[in-house]
Amino acid sequence: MREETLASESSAPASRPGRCEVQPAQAVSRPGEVASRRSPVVSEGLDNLGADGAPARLGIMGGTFDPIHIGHLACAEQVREAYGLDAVVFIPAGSPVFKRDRDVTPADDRLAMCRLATESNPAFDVSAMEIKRGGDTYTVDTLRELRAHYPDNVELVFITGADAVAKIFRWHESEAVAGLARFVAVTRPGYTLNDEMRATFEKSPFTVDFLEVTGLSVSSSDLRRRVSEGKSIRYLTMSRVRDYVCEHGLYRKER
Ligand SMILES: Nc1ncnc2c1ncn2[C@@H]1O[C@H](COP(=O)(O)OP(=O)(O)OP(=O)(O)O)[C@@H](O)[C@H]1O
Ligand SMILES: O=C(O)c1ccc[n+]([C@@H]2O[C@H](COP(=O)([O-])O)[C@@H](O)[C@H]2O)c1
Repeated sequence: MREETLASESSAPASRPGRCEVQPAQAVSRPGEVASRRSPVVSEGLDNLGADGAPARLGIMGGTFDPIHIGHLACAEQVREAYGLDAVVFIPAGSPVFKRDRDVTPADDRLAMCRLATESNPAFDVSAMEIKRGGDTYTVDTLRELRAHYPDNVELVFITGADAVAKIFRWHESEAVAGLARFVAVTRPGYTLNDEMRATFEKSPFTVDFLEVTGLSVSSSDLRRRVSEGKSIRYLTMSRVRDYVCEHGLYRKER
């Protein structure tokens, strides 16, 4: 289910000797293969979803993933289970529009960490489509691309946390977004999903279900802060992501 490696990944920082064990992004293609192979739209593993005409459900986990952590992974898995999703695709935003007020780690690193974090789950995959598109990342463009690619028997289910869903009316072309997917908003410690919000969504063009998931009070900001303070992030993300952060010297300075 792995996608081809972005050309720019080859410029990722070289591994350094030391106590970190490097887990580089995997290069799937061999020299000469790339030119003859069509670039996937979503990912190699998921491009043919629904091609047999059978109903299928694709979960879409969008995020900045700077870095990906257990909160993202557990909520994607619990939505997959609750909604009988055939797969969940993690789509790291190339240039997240609501995070313009801070430096975001290069997309290739965030993509590589998503791949490392998801590789042990056969129902999880990662797409570089938002990174490849370039420019500001808008979900409306991603959902239009997905809708144009997949046949009608593939249902799109966009997964958001309680914090992200609260801002959905401010998303670019939000009315169009509403018509392109069903949304599942998951609970997140410190954020509210209540009846008032439910009523607001019911009066809107959005279809939003609420799902209670295991409360994990973990955030990418907290992981970044912990690394910058020299503290451990063990168990807050997959060990291969922790190794990548260490080996590539990410988050050492607080931003
Ligand atoms: N602990 C969590 N529980 C449930 N949902 C989460 C959790 N962490 C993130 N999410 C959801 O995952 C999606 C992507 O989140 P994002 O990559 O911005 O992570 P973050 O931890 O919120 O990052 P940051 O702390 O940098 O703002 C969003 O929809 C967000 O609401
Ligand atoms: O399309 C938009 O205008 C838009 C604005 C803010 C966030 N989003 C999407 O919402 C998802 C969660 O975003 P974030 O900033 O919490 O990582 C991610 O897929 C973003 O691309 C989308």
